Order: sequence, then C-alpha cells, then structure tokens
Amino acid sequence: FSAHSSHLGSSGIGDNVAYTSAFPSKFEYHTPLTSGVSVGRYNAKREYSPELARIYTRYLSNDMTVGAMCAKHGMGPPTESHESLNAGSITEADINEAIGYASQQIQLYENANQQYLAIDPRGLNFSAYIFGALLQARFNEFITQYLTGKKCINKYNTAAILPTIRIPKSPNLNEEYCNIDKSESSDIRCDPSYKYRLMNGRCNNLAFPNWGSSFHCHRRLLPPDYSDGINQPRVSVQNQVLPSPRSITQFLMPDIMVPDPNLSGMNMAWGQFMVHDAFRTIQNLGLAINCCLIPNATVHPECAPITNFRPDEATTAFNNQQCLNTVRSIACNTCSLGPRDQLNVATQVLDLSNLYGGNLIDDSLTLRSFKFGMLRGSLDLMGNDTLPVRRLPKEQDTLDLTPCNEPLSNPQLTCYHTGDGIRGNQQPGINALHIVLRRRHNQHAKALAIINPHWDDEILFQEARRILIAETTKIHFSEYMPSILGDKLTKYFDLNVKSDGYTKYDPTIDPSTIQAAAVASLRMGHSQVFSVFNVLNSGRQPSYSFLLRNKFFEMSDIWAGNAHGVLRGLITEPNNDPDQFVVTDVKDFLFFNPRNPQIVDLPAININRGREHGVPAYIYFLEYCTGAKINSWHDLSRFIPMERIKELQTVYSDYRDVDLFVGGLSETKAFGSILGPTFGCLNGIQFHHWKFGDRFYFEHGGEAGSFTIEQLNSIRHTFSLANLLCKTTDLETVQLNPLFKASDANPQIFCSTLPELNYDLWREYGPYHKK
Ligand code: HEM
Repeated sequence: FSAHSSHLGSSGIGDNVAYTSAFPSKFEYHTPLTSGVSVGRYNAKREYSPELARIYTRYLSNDMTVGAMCAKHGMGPPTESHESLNAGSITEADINEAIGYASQQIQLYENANQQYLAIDPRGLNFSAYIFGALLQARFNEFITQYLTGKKCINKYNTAAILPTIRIPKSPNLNEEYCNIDKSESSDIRCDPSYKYRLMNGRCNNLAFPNWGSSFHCHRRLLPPDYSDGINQPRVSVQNQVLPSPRSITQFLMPDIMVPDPNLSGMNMAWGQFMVHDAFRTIQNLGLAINCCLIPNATVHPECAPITNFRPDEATTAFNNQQCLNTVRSIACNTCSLGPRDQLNVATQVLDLSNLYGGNLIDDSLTLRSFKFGMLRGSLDLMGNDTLPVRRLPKEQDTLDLTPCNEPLSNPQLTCYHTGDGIRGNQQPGINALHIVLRRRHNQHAKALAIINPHWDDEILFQEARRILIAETTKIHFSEYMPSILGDKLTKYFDLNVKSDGYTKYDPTIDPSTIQAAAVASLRMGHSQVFSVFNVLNSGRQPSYSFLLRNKFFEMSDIWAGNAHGVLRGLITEPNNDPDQFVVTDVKDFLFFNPRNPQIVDLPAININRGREHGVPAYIYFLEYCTGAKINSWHDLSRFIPMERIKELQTVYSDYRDVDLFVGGLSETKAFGSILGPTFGCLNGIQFHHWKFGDRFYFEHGGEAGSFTIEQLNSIRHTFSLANLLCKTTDLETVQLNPLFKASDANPQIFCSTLPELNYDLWREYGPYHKK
C-alpha cells in the first residue's frame, strides 16, 4: 500500500501560509463594505494547494471524530495530528479488516435498496452502470469509515491522506468502473486530431480524458465538511443538527417581489438553460425513495428529508405536512478512499449536452433524424416546428423519474423528448429555448448541406452542432455572464469575447463543475424566478398569463403553439433581483402536481443539498474569495447589511454555521455585479474554467477543433441572442440585448437588419469542388 504524492498531505501546512484572495488588488471599492479587504491575484490552479490550508484547517478542526471505534474523540486541530498519519500507519491487515467490514455493510445497503425497489420499482430503470459505480463508491466509503474509526483519523487526514492510499482489488469491486472513472484513465483512447467534441465529453483534455465528461464527479474548491469527515451532512460548530432548511426559508426567504430594474425574464430562463447544459446531479434511485412516506419503515441510508420546522400557512393547507421528501444525491465513484463526492451525469462543459444528449440514458442517437444532419421534431397545433414528442416508456427519463404533469383535462398533451430528459419540460420557458435551439441546429445543417452537398449526415450533424455550440457559447460569454457579473468581474476573470484573434486553451485547468456553484452560487437564479408568466401576442400585448406553479412539466401552452408568446413574455417582463427573497411558486409549490399535491421547497432543498454534499459553510468561501478573515458576526458586516445579519442571528446560533446559499444571497452586491463578492467570485471561477479549461471553446486557436480566423470572426460578428431569437421565431423586432428589458440604451431593432453567418466560409474545396 503506497501513498501518491499529495499537496494536501505534505507537512508544514499551517496558519502562517501566505493567503491570496480570488479578487484583484486593483479594484476600486466603492462601498465601505468591501474596503480593506486584502486581495491578491486569482489563480485558477490553486485549489487544494497548501495556501488554502488556513481556511480548511479552521473548519476541519472542529473534529468530532469518525467511527465508533475511535476511543479518542476530538483529536485536536489537524495541524497537530496530521503528521502522525502516513501511508505506513495503515497496514495491509488494517485494509483487509476494513474490506471485510465493507463487504458486510454493502450487503445491508443493497438490502435497503431492494426494499425500496419493491415498493417503487421505478428505481430499477437506473442503469447498471450507475448502480455498479454507486456500489463501488459506497464500498470505499465503508472502508474509509472503518479505517477512520480504528485509527482515529481526523477529518483533515480523511480528506488529505486517505485518498492517497491504494487499496487492493476486491471481488466486490468492478475494476473496469475504476479504470474508466479515473481522470487519467489509460483505458480511454483519444484521437488528438478529431475536431468534434465527443458526445460524452471525454477526451476534452488529452492527458485527463475524463475531465469534464458525463457521469463523473463534481470538483471542489475547498475540501468537504461532512460531520463524520466521510459522507454525513454538515452539522453546526457545536456538533448539533443545523437549523431546519424549511425554518430558514420560512424566516429568512419570504416571497417578496423585488424586480431587477434592468434585467428581463429571459435572464433567468437563459441562465437556467446554460446551467442545465453543464450540471445534472441526480438523486439516488432517481427520487423513487420517499423518505417521508412510511412512518415506521427503515429509513433508507440515502434519505435526507427536511423536518423539524414549524407549521405555516402552506404546510397547514397541505394536510399539516411535516416532512419534505429529499433524497441524497447519488455518490460518485472517486475510485479512492476518503470523503464522498457527487455525480454529475451531464457533460460538465458548455457543449449543449442538454440539447444533444450526452450521457448513457439521453442518447443523442434518439434525437437525430439521420437525414442531412438534422434533429427530429414534431409540429405543434399551429403547425410550428417543435421538439419530438416523448414516447413512453422507451424515452422515459430514467435519471430523475419526475413524472410528466399532463393536464388532467387533456392527458394526451405529454412532454417532449430532449437531450436533457424530462428536465427540458420543467416549465414552458425552458422548453421554448430548447425549441429555438433545435430549430437553429437544423438551419445550420440545411445551410451547410447547400454549401457542401457532398457532406454526409454525420458531418452535417457535427458541423451544425459545432457552430451552434459556438453560437450559444458566444451568447453566454458576451451577454449572459456580463449581465450577472458586471463588466469588472467579467474582465477580471478574462471572460470577454475578443473582437479579433484567438484565445489559448490551458490544459492544466479542469473545466469540471464546481460543487459550490452546483449547490449555491449558480442557484442564485432561483431567486430571480418570477411567479407570473405573461404570454404576449405578436403585438407584444398580453394574450393571457399563467402561474409558474401550474406549469411544471405541463406543456399544454407549447402544444397549443404558444412558444413564441412565452418567449415574447420573457424578453418583455422583468426578472427578480437575486437576493434573499424567493417566490412561493418555487418555495411552496415546486413541481406542484395535482395528482400528488404536496409542498416542495426549492430554496430549502438547496440548503439541504449543500449540507449533504458536504459543502463548507458560507464564511469559508467568503474567505476563499476575498481573503477576509471572519471571526465574528460583526466581521460579516463588511459584506452583509447589519439588519440582515440580525435576521441571520435569529436562525443560526453561530456565524460559522451560515449555509453558503443563504450567506451568498444575503451579501451586498459588489463590483457592479448583481451578486455579492462571494457568488460573483465563485461563478467567475466556474466561468473561467469553462473557458480556459475547455479545449473546444470556440475562440481557442491552434486546436484540432479551432475555427479558421475568418469563421471565428463571422461567428463573433453575427451571433447574439437577439439574432438567435429573430432567426428562429416570428419576432419582427427585439431589443439589442434580450437579457435586459428594452430601454433607450437597449433599443428595439428590426430582425430583418440582423445578418446571417457567412456559411460560405465553411465551403470545402477539394479536387472535385472548385471555387
Ligand atoms: C423556473 C425556474 C427554475 C426551477 C423550477 C428550478 C428548479 C431546480 C431544481 C428542482 C433543482 C434540483 C434541486 C435539487 O434537488 O438539489 C435545481 C437545481 C439547480 N438550479 Fe434551478 N431551477 C430554476 C431556475 C434556475 C436558474 C435561473 C438557475 C441559474 C441561473 C438555476 C440554477 C440551478 C443549479 C446550478 C442547480 C444545480 C444543478 C445540478 O447540480 O444538477 N436554476 N433547479
């Protein structure tokens, strides 16, 4: 048993390490809130580096031990004890004992699964791959549990040293999963000259072919904070259960509409679409487990229901509901010992995997027509070209198993088939964007087929896909990201789209999705959600409106041919400001289904999710981002208004307990962004990784998938969200930037004035194709 080298495991990590913040030193701080923050240069590669030790030794030093066998609880701060643990401290006999223990436990775990599958067999739809990888992940967690107990290994070393210990093959482990799961897997052969992205996201990084691929773990900026150091949800610094997520949303996140003065509803919708491209964390057994249902049944080990909250108007109206069902995210196979990570089934870069599919279940092949590179479709009742209809049960979404919510009066109006499974039907706005992008793909494919009649279906499909990914990515980077980050942070994180020339890929950056963004900073969009959706006619007058709560997975508006009306509403209506307020439609009535009425609370789920993913508390990310050291509630007043701090104090007993989602949304906005410094920073880092860590990012030069400079400039000068909407809908006018409401600074323009891509630059000249 040997230890690999690890930066975390080296000695000498302590409080005296110089710490640099994620923010630049040259920022002008206009508000006193952020003045005096010690700042430094953001370095995309520094996560898990020794310089962060000061932060994580703080939260991991609250070490209340792991495993019942450990006689010595509270081992003291990690800096004192970590040097005593090295690979040699754990013998072969220890590992063998641990494997024996894990073999028994995994049997019990499987029995629990079987019990629930007997109650709700939908979970059986889960692929064998997920089950196999999950069991392997759980097996390693049981080994970890045994070793930490027997050797009294503290949290710090559980995160730092245990992952470096090689464990022998075991009959329970399918080595194949591990070989293909490892980022540096030698089982995956990549063709460096292939110019298209693989559908599963592999081979983006040629040295680490799994970086950013589907069915792989999220990554972390800070090591996890699990209560047991392995997989149990975070608890308070006093080692108590944290306040109930529902109590937090009841008291701290009321439904108060504060529309953003500038942004349009499209800002929320486009943000959600972008997020769905890269993030898809799924629950264990796809939500088939009901953790609230059976009072005396054995609680499934992956249950994390939300309980211990006071009744309120909504819960009382729903049969005095006292428990909100939440199942834990599926564990990811890290192929090593140590704490749990979570699985992302989407490809983790911005490659439109939500449109094209890209994982084992939502296979791109089921979406293609195999004619002229086009995607399949169907017609709505007005004869508009729309997505293909979902054909049950073959295309049943087997990943999250949320049912389609067909209207009771019209049950034949089912959901549509998308590359994102059922999630593409989550509400009419997201579905309308799927429609737009599917149409645009087919436009690109048709145009290319005229230019290059000799191209076969495969080339046409891949080239149209490559252009459409460039089109949406250009909109993300030149319109969406600046709209939420503001100009300064966009510049700081180097996100601006250039006006000429190439950018450079950095193979040392892992573009994978960051846990803190998955559970908190990018979920800021949940506070932007509006309750009322106005559907506008072609004269931009309201035709009718609906409440979001009535339209989850309910596609009757789309069937009726109102996708354009929904889009007109989104670009015309305002957006809510990302703040501590969240509308009832997602706070009480998320995924409301009249067939099974119950309260589902999205912000409470977000808080719960953060804890069960072991994401550390808010202040550590604040420190990570700004370099500020927070030692009291009062220290927070530089970032959060005092009245809000008082509110936080009514729910949290310690400033170190505040959840990242709650703290981040409580901050005063900074740097001209609609976000505070912590969420601005975390999202900026994620975006930076998506740009520079993605070999296929459209502006990069010198790569197999690079565009010619002429093509690239045509992409830059042609593509915009306004143009995309104009080209794919019956809009006659649209404001210059539809992520903002129309105004003098953002005037309406005629669609007819917007150019088309110069497809001629894609004309292929060969011996038989003369210019
Ligand atoms: C109508 C609007 C929306 C609804 C109903 C919605 C609903 C949801 C739900 C149910 C989840 C999974 C929660 C869980 O089990 O942990 C989720 C996750 C998430 N949402 Fe939203 N959301 C909406 C809009 C947005 C927007 C506008 C953004 C960002 C701009 C966003 C960002 C995220 C992120 C980052 C995740 C985590 C995704 C993952 O890891 O798979 N959402 N959302």
